[in-house]
Amino acid sequence: MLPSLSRPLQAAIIDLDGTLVDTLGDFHAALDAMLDALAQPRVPREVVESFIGKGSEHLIRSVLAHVGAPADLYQRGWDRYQDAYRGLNGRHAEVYAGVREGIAALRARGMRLACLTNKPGEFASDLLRLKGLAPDFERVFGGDAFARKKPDPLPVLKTCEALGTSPAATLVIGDSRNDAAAARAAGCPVLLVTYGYNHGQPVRAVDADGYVDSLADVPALLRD
Ligand SMILES: O=C(O)COP(=O)(O)O
Ligand SMILES: [Mg+2]
Repeated sequence: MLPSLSRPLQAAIIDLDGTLVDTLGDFHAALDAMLDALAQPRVPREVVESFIGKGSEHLIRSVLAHVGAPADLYQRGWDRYQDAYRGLNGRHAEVYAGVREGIAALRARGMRLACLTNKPGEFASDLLRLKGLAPDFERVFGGDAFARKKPDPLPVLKTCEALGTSPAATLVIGDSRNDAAAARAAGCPVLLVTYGYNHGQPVRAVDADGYVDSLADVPALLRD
């Protein structure tokens, strides 16, 4: 057990992209459709991966800047991207190994679960439903649910409020420095998975209370 996780935890706030579901294929396919529609060159998977985690606006702006597209293409790009994503959500995405076991074990401990993502809420709820994960989460909040997104602590604090748990008793589990920074600033303990997207940087270099290779490894780190 890690010292920072020694308190009894009542809830967990879990990130979606890169933590529960590997959605890189969905992002890449929707961006390909957008770039084709804008007559811009496509970008490689690793470039897309490095931009995931800060919401759709950031992703689209970063990709358009990467290919050197004029800034006034943004609105058309946004519309095309949203249409494409809505049509393919979940098709090129897979639940990571260990996720279903980890979630079942946390629920068996009586922990309440919320999903908090920077992805638009509509896409997040649809994806969880398509992958059979929706019934596990009491609340689902997307990047458009609150005035600010992670790494700001606001969405984490609001999610704690919705669950009715204090930040100190609410574990955040994510895959990137955005999750860790938001959790730290909110006063929540935080674990990071080692398999997700962290802007092309090693996740173990991010300040967190621990790192897990699988969500199935989380319960062993918590106090009985
Ligand atoms: O950037 C996104 O849209 C998804 O980010 P997430 O890791 O918060 O789910
Ligand atoms: Mg993530």
